[in-house]
Amino acid sequence: MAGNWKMNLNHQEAVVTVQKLAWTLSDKRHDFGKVEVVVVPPFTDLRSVQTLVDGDRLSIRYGAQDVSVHDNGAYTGEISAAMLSKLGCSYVVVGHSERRMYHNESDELVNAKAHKSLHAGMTPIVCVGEGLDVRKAGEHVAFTLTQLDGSLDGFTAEQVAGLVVAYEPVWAIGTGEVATPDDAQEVCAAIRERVRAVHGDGAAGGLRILYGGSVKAANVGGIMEKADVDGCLVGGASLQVDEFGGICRFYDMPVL
Ligand SMILES: O=C(CO)COP(=O)(O)O
Repeated sequence: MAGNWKMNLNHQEAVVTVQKLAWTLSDKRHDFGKVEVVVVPPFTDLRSVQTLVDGDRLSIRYGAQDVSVHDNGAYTGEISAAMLSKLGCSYVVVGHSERRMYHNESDELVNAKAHKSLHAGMTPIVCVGEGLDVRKAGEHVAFTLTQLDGSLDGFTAEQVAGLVVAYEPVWAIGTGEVATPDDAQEVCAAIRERVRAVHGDGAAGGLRILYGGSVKAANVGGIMEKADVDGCLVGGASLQVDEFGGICRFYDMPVL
């Protein structure tokens, strides 16, 4: 379960939020061995989160929201994979729809970022998903698989087995409009089948597929019931510790 904070919470708020989250998940009922909990704060929070997680030995992992395709040099404003890995990041979100939309990120660029992340020892969370027009035209599976193919280009089967793909239909992000569990399953299953066709059973079985888009504690139970949904990438609800704590305990939530 990964919480993408987007451009919210400064480093002081980050520390309070992660402390509260750790406390919320600290009772015996929660098994970090079964549910991996990840926060994805803004870059400016990462050092503080690292210090807290290391100092208190929290079982919470963290990642970054983006990474540069360049290793170093005259790229003002960019952050390299090596810098993120030095900060203890386990994950890097690449190709989020907000970056594809507002920064014109192509599958080729997303693919390069995914390779940089993996090369630096972090797991990319590769985001794919269609907009409303594509969904209305019934092209959502084909569209998403094209993004997937481009974004995963050049990875070996062994590498793909260790990756995370997040299916986030753009029309369901921040809108309160949740894809139904069946909508999520349809595309997540198609993603796994495409990986199986290209890389075989090992890669398809190892790949973790997240659903993202207006996930809340109240609807997570039904989404997580689906065979090809392994977890969620949560935006707005991850800023509220009670909500995100509930999402991380999806096994206790009603299946709607
Ligand atoms: O974009 C998302 C996570 O990356 C989803 O955002 P919301 O959960 O706010 O819809």
